[in-house]
Amino acid sequence: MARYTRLTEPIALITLNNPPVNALSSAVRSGIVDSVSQALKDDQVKAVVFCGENRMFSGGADIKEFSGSMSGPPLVRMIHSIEASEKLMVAAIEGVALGGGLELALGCHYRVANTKARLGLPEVTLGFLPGAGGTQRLPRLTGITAALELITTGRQISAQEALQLGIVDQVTEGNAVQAAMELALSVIGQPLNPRRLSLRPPVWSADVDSVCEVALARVKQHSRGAMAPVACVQAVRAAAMLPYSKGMEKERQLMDTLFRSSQARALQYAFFAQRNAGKWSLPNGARWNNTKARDVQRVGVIGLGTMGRGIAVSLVKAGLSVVALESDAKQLESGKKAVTAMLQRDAQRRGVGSPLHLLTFALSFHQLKDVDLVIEAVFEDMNLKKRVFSDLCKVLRAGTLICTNTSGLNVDELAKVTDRQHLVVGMHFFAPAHVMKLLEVVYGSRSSPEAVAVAMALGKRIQKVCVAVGNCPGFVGNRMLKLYMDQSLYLLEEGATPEQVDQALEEFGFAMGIFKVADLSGLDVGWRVRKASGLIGPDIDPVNPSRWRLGQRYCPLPDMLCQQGRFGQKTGRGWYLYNSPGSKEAKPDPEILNFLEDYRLKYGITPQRISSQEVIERCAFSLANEGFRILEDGIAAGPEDIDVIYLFGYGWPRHRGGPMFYASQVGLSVVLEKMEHYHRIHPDVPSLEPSRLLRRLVAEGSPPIQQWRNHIKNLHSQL
Ligand SMILES: CC/C=C/CC(=O)SCCNC(=O)CCNC(=O)[C@H](O)C(C)(C)COP(=O)(O)OP(=O)(O)OC[C@H]1O[C@@H](n2cnc3c(N)ncnc32)[C@H](O)[C@@H]1OP(=O)(O)O
Repeated sequence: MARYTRLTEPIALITLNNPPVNALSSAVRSGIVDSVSQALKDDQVKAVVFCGENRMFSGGADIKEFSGSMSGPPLVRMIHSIEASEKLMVAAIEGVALGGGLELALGCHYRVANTKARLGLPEVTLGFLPGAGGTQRLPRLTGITAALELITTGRQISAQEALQLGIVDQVTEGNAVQAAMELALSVIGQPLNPRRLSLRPPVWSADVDSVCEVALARVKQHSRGAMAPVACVQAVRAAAMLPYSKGMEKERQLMDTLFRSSQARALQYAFFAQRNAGKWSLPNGARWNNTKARDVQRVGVIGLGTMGRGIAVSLVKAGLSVVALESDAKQLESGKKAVTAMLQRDAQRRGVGSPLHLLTFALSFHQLKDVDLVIEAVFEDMNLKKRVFSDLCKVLRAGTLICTNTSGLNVDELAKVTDRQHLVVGMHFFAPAHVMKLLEVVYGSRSSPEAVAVAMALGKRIQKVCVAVGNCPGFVGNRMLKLYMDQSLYLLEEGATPEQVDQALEEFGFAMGIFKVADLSGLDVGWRVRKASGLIGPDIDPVNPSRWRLGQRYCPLPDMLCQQGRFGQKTGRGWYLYNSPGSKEAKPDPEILNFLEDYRLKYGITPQRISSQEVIERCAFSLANEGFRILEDGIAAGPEDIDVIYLFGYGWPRHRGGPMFYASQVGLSVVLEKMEHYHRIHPDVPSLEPSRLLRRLVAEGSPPIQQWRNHIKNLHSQL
């Protein structure tokens, strides 16, 4: 797990060997300790170079070990003894040096990095801090401001930036091990004390307090309710005020609190859930590792509205050749301008050449005849999409995949109008498509495993977090969102205000409450969908609209707002008031409060006092309850997929893991009890009825979330 090699020069090489990322597992740490002791015993060895197998230094501590009882040599002590060693220690960094990997390198006396290496302390993203001396050594190298930024964000930096910040001593375009050996030979015999970061005094400066205050305000605003970033600031502050040993005590105290916290568990769960999402499986047994994805080079994008533009930009940025199609010259011209500007801005920002040569604009379907895959991104209208699909089949080659960017339309119904149902897949992008990370890849009942594999691989190539989901109205994300939105609206009817609901959600950790999000997206979007689905029609009284539709409770408030022209930010008025159309700052609107009061009077609703707890329970537990139904229906393969969708597509706070993880943390029996309670009070809301799977899991003793897939499998096999 760590290989010791005695080189011909007076140098020993210690190679961390734990693929794929050379994580510092207990076995690797034992191997390092043994190898260092071997080097120290060998009088001929004057210097030790650390490197990683397969040109990958280390991805840090082994995150899998955190859920069990940690064994093996502690990282802190191991790094301390490396730094304290009387022999020269040099880190040769290739690939990545992250977390404990970088902390190990900071314990070495010198650091050399390859130009392509990336370095960082991402512990904060796992719910804790760089607890192997990272919060005390890094500031002593870079100063407080840079250390605060790196440690509180977990940002990975290039070797060049690390050189500028003083984190590495040398950057090489060649082999870092070779360069580290050369550096070692040139400095052997020089005093080591000045190279031992723990011996440096605190990095105090007169503005420490104000720098830390600014950092604290920033992290509180960015990661609402997350404990780790706040603790990171406190630990770095200690490096400015206290000698190293006292700073380390502070680091350990903070780490002890964070390490076993529910937030750390949630964030570590999210880390693995994100990686597992790529390991898709279909109900027919096809999986990521038994299905081959064929290569895609040339992609057609149909429709250059907001979604089509973002999709085209994502594809081109990933180096794919794109033919972008519009139906008339004017729309083509405005789409072309927008896409070109977005790509040019991005290239300028990243300091790379413009990729515009990869882009062709077209008005005729015939120009799509050579593409390997088409993504249709026209308006969300089934008939329009059907027309596009049948026109496409007249020009495309036989094997070309057709993907539809839809947020909830029936993929099977669309596939039926084609001559290739097995090659039709849904691709639900989130707006803005070039920014948002999530992609729901929707398989229909006829989609072939190969088509799913191609769509998943393409999504990964354009750097999306892809989740394969089954075909049902709204798929996973929007199917759940509907119930979350319904609950928020019912809360308004019952006595809450939009700002009260939003405040409770934001205190829970959402970046934005649901009513602010609705104003941002535009209230008219849902209004159009409700009209198309027959929920609003000529038989509905616009002045006294019924609160009962399709056999259940219905809240007409959003429709009534739309009738007043309140579409959200774009019109300057929605659930909130804005200074002007398009402005972003939401202010409570007294008109809305009066409107809600009149509404309650008109319908004889006695307003209740709604607590933040009720807001969270009704919104979050409704999401989870529908998530259980989705698992029952086989629309998502496991709870992790649902959580990834909510983390990356719907702003669910990462330190709460996702709605399914949250339910597991609160306790399934508590969720069940609460759902039963709310369903009893609101029998006209069938979705509040606890799902079968939730009941079953509680009856089976509320197993941990990692075991739910087995229980779901048993449930399916009994159906
Ligand atoms: C005492 C406590 C001290 C803690 C200090 C720490 O060091 S905490 C850990 C800090 N390190 C990190 O947070 C790094 C996490 N890893 C990554 O950011 C990325 O994996 C990577 C190293 C940049 C590599 O990215 P890439 O996209 O190439 O691959 P994957 O992300 O898909 O990972 C490949 C597989 O490796 C597993 N893995 C990655 N890092 C770790 C790790 N630190 N511990 C355990 N396992 C790790 C990952 O889960 C993938 O596994 P698969 O089974 O192939 O899905």
